[in-house]
Amino acid sequence: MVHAADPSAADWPAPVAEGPVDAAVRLPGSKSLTNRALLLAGVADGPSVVRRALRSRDTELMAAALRALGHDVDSAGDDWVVRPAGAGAAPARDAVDCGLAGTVMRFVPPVAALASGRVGFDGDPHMRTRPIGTLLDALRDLGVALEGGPTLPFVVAGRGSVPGGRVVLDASASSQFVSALLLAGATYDAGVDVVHEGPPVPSLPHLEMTVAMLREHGVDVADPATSGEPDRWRVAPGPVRALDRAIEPDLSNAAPFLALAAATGGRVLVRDWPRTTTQPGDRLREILPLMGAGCELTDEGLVVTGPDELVGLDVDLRDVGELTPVVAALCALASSPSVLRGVAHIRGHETDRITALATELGGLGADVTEREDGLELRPAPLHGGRFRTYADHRMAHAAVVVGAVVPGVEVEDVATTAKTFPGFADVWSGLW
Ligand SMILES: O=C(O)C1=C[C@@H](OP(=O)(O)O)[C@@H](O)[C@H](O)C1
Ligand SMILES: C=C(OP(=O)(O)O)C(=O)O
Repeated sequence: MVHAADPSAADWPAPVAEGPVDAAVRLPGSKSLTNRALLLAGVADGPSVVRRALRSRDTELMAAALRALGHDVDSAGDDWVVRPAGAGAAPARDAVDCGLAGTVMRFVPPVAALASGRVGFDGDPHMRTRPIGTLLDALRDLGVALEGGPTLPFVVAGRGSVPGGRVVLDASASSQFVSALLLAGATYDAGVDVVHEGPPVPSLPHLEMTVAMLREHGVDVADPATSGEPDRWRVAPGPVRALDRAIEPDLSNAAPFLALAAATGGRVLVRDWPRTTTQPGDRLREILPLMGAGCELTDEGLVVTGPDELVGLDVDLRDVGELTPVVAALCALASSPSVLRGVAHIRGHETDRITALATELGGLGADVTEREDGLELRPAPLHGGRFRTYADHRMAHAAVVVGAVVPGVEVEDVATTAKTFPGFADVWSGLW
């Protein structure tokens, strides 16, 4: 069973660090890598293995979605095995629960169109507000029959195959619109030729992740880096080779742990940090030093050491929007002003993260102003209080970072972190 977090659970007092924290942590696998790996395994030409898969609400929802499409997913151990049903298989059930997982709501419908039968999609109440209409229009343009929209719920009427071809869309609200089309593209009759027109696409590392993983499956992809054509991605039709792959630790979920070192002037090691990766969390190695922290990639992992004085920063986070909550928490603790810009799209994340951060950090005394595309923060004395999380795992991460140095922060529904990291609160409170 896949459960939403329990909204009636008691608030959680964030553990306070009396001094610099010295800790080491090994993190669960990446949500973004796991859900791409599972989806690609579902359209592959044979059984695939996903080693060290993340087991969390979002990935269990992806596994359940694949089962709903008729694929066999054995997720009993750490290494998950996916046996695809083959093109044109009839869906085993007619409903996919997207929960609050953008990767499920965006990545699964293009693949559901390959089934022979109707597949319904719905999710948590807030999921009915997250953007998807642009992707549904693009799928219609590619020859997919759809009912409903422009938000959840909707139905994909699978016909066993999809014509595919060229499509123009505005993906400024979410990179996942493009990733979704590319991940399914090789299975469409004519492949896909996806052109973005509009304000910049956010989260570009996630698109690089999509392209890299497709190539690992033997798929022929032309992207802006190889073709020199900005905002255009082409996927040739052809087989998606089955693969045995291992999942890297989730570097975005490393953010609160590394921020703990920065906030307390301590030292935190995140083990097994990959030397090369497409994960946006790797950019923490650039962002944290801008705030005065030391960052060293060692054979053991990434070591962050906190500065004597945490300073503010002026930074464009468009590529790494999911890091905004934790970066904002650090900015609220900094001794000089900060501007976080380029993240208008995170208003469409698990919650409107710009308003949520302004409200909740402000509630703890932070001097914070909302911008249309981000936040401005100025130094101010913080105090304890209740920090609402709005079913957003990364709001909980922001809360515990502030709570580590400001006594009396009560985190609402810390269990919401199970979206990408079950047991987060236990790991966090065991650090010091
Ligand atoms: O493709 C992915 O795995 C993701 C892409 C990003 O979405 P947006 O482009 O909507 O920000 C990111 O924020 C999300 O957490 C995961
Ligand atoms: C935006 C996020 O998730 P999703 O995959 O649901 O879009 C996130 O994890 O920060």
